[in-house]
Amino acid sequence: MTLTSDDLIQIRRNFHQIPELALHEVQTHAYIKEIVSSFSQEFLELKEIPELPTALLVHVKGSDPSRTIGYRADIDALPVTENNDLSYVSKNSGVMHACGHDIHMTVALGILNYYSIHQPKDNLVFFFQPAEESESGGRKAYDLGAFTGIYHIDEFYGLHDNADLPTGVIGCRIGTLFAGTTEVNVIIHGKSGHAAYPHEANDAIVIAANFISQIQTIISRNIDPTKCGVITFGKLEAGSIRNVISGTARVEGTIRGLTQDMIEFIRQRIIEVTKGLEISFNAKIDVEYNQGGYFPVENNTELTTRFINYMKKSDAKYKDVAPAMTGEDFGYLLNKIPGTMFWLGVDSPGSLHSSDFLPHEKAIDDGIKAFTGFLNYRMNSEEN
Ligand SMILES: CC(=O)N[C@@H](CCC[C@H](N)C(=O)O)C(=O)O
Repeated sequence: MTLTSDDLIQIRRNFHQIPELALHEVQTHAYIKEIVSSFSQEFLELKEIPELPTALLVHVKGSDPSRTIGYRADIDALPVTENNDLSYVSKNSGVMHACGHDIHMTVALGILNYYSIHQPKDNLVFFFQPAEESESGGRKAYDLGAFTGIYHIDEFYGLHDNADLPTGVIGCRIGTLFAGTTEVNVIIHGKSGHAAYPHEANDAIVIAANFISQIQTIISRNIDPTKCGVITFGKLEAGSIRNVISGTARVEGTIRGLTQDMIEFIRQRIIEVTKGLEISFNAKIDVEYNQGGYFPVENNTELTTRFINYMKKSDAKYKDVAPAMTGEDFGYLLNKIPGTMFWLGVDSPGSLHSSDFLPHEKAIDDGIKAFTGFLNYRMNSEEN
């Protein structure tokens, strides 16, 4: 059966209603399987990864393969409360597809649907990946041998939707597309006490406030302004009531750089600034880092040149873009397997990760058309 544009929009809306957090994508995984199972199975083979139970691999057998081409779509959502007035608003309270992974899955299913009917020349592997926002689902799958065993992937592709690009525009660049990231958790140990006797306590909230503002000087004063670095603390937890001085505070954030060296430099400076704060506030501050698989997303020169040249001469709408400070654990996969990541414009009024992120659904058809066009060219052109 061929999925129509209306079918695809309905599928995307169904995904949108059942967003699930990293490694808990149980309903989403079941729905992907249900849809794939409704396709002609002649060329398809489904494979689960028992240690990563919400992942799904779908192999499409090529007619005369000279390579295996991977395509990855991430499937997890974010702990964001949706603020859109939609008939298909998220049904899972406090969880939302605020990064557009519902679009990513639908585009992947559209491409897969096409190749379930039109047998590709090369083998294709579709990877429906859990845990992109955290928990490194891509790295987990790679480390479990998902792409180096029976489905040995030679080149890997994936897209991310882009709120700022016009609907359907493909954006790409050779080299670094996205930053590398490191999650940072900071635990501040002060001393609790009565609000009236600050001199007898050690206020962890005051220390946290100083920590946050001093750490930001790493970006403004320590790094070359022509290079890129970001530190964002998106979560701060401390205190229980207005008249008790909090003895502890916890701050969670993310460090970003376009090179691994920049990330290492920021990590080191955070440790140094923290040591100074420990002395000046007479407090203990623990700093924990977790990079997971969120390496800078490096697009392979040869494959990406071919991808961009195709997009420029096809009837796709194409734009060269600057690197972005978003992160992606596709960076881990591209560190192991050559490939290309690209943007798909969805022209949303709200930014990625916001409660009013609202992609234009027309981008689904545009993304499917652009990428199947590229794959047909990649597999069948004499030039390749
Ligand atoms: C495209 C996108 O928004 N990706 C996420 C990746 C998260 C990386 C990691 N959990 C971190 O926060 O450092 C992003 O926030 O850029």
